[in-house]
Amino acid sequence: MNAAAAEALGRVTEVVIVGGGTAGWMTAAALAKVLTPAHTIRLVESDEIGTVGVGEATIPMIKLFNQALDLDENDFIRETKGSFKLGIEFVNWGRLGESYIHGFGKIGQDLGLLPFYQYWLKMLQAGKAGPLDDYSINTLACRHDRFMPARTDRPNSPLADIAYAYHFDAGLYARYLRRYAEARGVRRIEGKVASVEQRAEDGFIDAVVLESGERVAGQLFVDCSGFRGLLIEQTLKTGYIDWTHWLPCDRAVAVQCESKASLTPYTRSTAREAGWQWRIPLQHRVGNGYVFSSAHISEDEATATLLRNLEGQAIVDPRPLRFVTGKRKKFWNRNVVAIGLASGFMEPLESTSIHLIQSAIARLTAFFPHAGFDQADIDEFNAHSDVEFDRIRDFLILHYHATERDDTPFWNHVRTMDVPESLRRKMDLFLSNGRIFRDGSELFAEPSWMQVMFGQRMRPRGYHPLVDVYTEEKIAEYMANVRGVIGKCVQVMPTHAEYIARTCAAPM
Ligand SMILES: Cc1cc2nc3c(=O)[nH]c(=O)nc-3n(C[C@H](O)[C@H](O)[C@H](O)COP(=O)(O)OP(=O)(O)OC[C@H]3O[C@@H](n4cnc5c(N)ncnc54)[C@H](O)[C@@H]3O)c2cc1C
Repeated sequence: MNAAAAEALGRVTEVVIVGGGTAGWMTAAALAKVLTPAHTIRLVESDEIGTVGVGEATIPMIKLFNQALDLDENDFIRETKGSFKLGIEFVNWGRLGESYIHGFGKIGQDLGLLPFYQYWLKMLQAGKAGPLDDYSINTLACRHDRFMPARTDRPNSPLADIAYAYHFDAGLYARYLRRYAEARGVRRIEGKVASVEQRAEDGFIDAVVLESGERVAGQLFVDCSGFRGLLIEQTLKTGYIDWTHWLPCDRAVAVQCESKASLTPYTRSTAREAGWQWRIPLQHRVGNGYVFSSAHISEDEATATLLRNLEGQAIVDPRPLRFVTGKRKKFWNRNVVAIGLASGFMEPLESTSIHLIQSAIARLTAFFPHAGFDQADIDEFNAHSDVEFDRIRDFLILHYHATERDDTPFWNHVRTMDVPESLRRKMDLFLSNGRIFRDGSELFAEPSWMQVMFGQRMRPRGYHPLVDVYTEEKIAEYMANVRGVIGKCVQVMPTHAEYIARTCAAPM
């Protein structure tokens, strides 16, 4: 079918993406893959404005995105000078001097109808359990700097359970996707959007007009213009829900430095006086940043703290960033779908932003409109996006609120603040008998909540009563077996650096 025939059927054939950061190029690449030659996809971006330039740690779902594009993993890691990520280490969060790992994937091996961690809780309360780390292949591998992808040919081994994501250079990632998208027909238009034309009758967007005078018309507009939300906010005045009262960090300062420590297969998040510092190890450098609350520390102090805590020489000047944590009142408004920072922002504590881009793209594909734009489709899209944002928000708040830290005004504030009712319920449930229930399609599953709740020093009073179906001796034997097998598996894994050198080392 040609474009004219599709148009006659009331199809959307002209898509305009505004913005060429991670969100813009991920959207362009994915739409180029799923749409037909009858569709035209154009992407407008301005080199002069540039991109946010951060966003280098991901969660395992990114693999699905890359697979959907048929990207070769080794090529992708080489081209983005990336590394692998098995989880996140949280240092000084529950208490100064302590650390825990939120590893992706499973904890132990479930027994009967109950999750493994329920048996572990019982044994812990009896003083007979080993550290939680020893029962997760991801976490134990992090502790030993080891990495390999899952061995799907060994379905009964913990090696089959290895779950991982990536660290990559954000600029190289966008360039990589740009090459992919342009090779599949996406047209890039360089220039700054100076004005936006709307239909008089309903405010739908007809075209964006560049400073050069070029007019880029379309039927569906994807706003990937970053924090400014050029279409969704500046044009359509959609409105924003501010969550700063629950997540008070509103600034960051980011800097890259030389790699001097080991190439860890995990991101590190170190809690500081008024926020936290990230460390993202890539093959050629380390990404660092201090995410902080401007009500509790000045930008100069935060920058000084960051620079004092780098493992190597800084290779660029520190870059300040400002943000307001929250989400748009509507992610899809009229014929504009906001994706990426234009849709909302939650700090990168659990590396969720790129995932939110990916899931918004999947949702846009699922709800891809007819030219008439059915409101029911738009409402459903917005309802799913809302729930996704809200559940991630709760998980992030948990990290701050469930702490024993009382050493600075910032930590006293977050420890004692009110939290959303949905989170309070989850915390109360865990504190009673260690039960965790995943809310519908929420992103983080039970093992994630378990590791963070326990790592932040929450201790359940009891455990699931059906654990007692097994004798303590039987549970001890079972757990020792799981721990032993995981320990042996980690010993046969190569180090992260060895694995990269062998399969996907980037030319330096
Ligand atoms: C401090 C910090 C750390 C982060 N860390 C992580 C992380 O570890 N993991 C993660 O998943 N996410 C992280 N994120 C989020 C991640 O950076 C973003 O989700 C991602 O980079 C997508 O950004 P974007 O493409 O929406 O916006 P941007 O990168 O800001 O791109 C906006 C684009 O719009 C264009 N544009 C804007 N205005 C105009 C105009 N008038 N005309 C033409 N073009 C225009 C710009 O040129 C640019 O191309 C982090 C964010 C911050 C702030």
